[in-house]
Amino acid sequence: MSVEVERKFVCNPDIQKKLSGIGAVCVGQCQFHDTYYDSPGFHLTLNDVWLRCRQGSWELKCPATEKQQGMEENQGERLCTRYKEITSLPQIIAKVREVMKEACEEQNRQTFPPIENEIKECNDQEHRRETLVTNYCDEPCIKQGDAAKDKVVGSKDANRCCVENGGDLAWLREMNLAPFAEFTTERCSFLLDGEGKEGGVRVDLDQADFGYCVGEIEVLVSKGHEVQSAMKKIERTAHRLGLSDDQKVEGKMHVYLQRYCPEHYAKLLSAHIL
Ligand SMILES: Cc1ncc(C[n+]2csc(CCOP(=O)(O)OP(=O)(O)OP(=O)(O)O)c2C)c(N)n1
Repeated sequence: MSVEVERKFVCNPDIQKKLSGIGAVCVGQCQFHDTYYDSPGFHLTLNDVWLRCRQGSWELKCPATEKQQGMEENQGERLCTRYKEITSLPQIIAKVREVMKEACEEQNRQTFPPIENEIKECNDQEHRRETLVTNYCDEPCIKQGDAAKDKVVGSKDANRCCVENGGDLAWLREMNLAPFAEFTTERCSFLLDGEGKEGGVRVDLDQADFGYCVGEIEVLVSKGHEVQSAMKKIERTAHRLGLSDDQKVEGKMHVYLQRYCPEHYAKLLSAHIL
């Protein structure tokens, strides 16, 4: 499992010239389609966990361990995000199951009184039965509004990537996971500081099909203690590229949700996920 340390930046028109000026090598262009999944109650994304299918392969991003106590971050470090990337399907399913279970248990604690009281107070037999047996509680415990259904985009394509992959969709159904966002990205990638995948600085220039462009400086590391040096490399690269902006730059998902899924977006904003 690797940790992706990343800083996003606004792509200005002369960024390609600047990249070649600092010796970055273009290593190719590609196009990929991402479909992101969540439950109708947004249990994954409200925990900052991002499940996607990219070109038929499952990927999960979840926050890397938080910064150590007493370690103050400088401005450059605050602009970097750190996410663990999981690409093994059994590990993805295990992690998603864990997050969903915890989130649903928490939600049930908040929505319902303790079970003993519930049994005494609730006269609705069906509701009581469902409350007691439910693990992944979106459907029985929370009434779904039509808005949630509207957000399940591209239902015709809902499980396309899994089908293409010859995969078993039972785990998605079991946890009531469905697509909430999908878009295609054209990506132009550059490498700095060596050819190796790990530890080297990579710059991606992304253009999403809904009309948003963003750049990313990223370093992949395999161990927690390498995160600090990855952030330093990113800061140095940003400086060499003349990126003076000290504001966090919005990613593709941020802009997508803001435009197309305002209810989901508002929930993530108020939970300080975006
Ligand atoms: C600046 C910032 N970025 C991402 C997040 C959280 N988040 C939202 S969507 C999301 C998943 C998409 O991550 P991102 O790196 O933005 O997408 P992409 O560049 O296509 O993936 P890559 O090819 O690099 O693996 C995350 C982690 C955040 N809170 N703030």
